[in-house]
Amino acid sequence: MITIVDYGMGNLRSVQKAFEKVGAEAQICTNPEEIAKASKLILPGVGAFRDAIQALKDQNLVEPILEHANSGKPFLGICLGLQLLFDVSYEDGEYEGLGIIPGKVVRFQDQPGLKIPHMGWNQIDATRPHPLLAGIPEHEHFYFVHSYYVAPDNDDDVAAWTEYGCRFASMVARDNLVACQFHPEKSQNAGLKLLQNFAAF
Ligand SMILES: NC(=O)CC[C@H](N)C(=O)O
Repeated sequence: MITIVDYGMGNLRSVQKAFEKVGAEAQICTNPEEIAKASKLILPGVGAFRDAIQALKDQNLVEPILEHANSGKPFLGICLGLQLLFDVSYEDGEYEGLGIIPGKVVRFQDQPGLKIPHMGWNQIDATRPHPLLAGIPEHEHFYFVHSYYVAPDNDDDVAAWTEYGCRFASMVARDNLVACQFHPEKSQNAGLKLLQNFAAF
């Protein structure tokens, strides 16, 4: 069973429906004990970093999420759920993250002709083969909506890069943990394939 963490800030239903489309069952869950027992966990997220990390703390979800990430069990972060894994975000201030992946979350630099947020389809360039990218063509397009991006301290944690005014990490991976800046649940067949791969991960 795949467990989607519900902390009040995510497009949970679209993630759940996307899994259903690929024949995988996913439950939406707010209960810390349930989340601690999950076999596979999804941390989604849409909105402001500050609100998200506060919501996780208020709902006693930080511990179970850290436990799962450190347990070796499959873990997928999506968009803000990717950013929350890092040490700190500079979105509208400076906010401590979960500190699972060393690095920070920074805003795209303003530059002529660069619309922020980065909103729309863009390509990812994988750094190495990864089970979640199996069966997905090289340089495939996925759907993005974000104004901040993760800057991992270690390039080894980067599973894919994307170009948008700069080269940024669009997917990170370390052992059981994978997280993507783009929205697989909004990325049509490529996104469904990635989710199908996670269901088998
Ligand atoms: N779609 C989002 O919620 C984006 C996450 C974050 N607020 C960002 O702008 O990057």
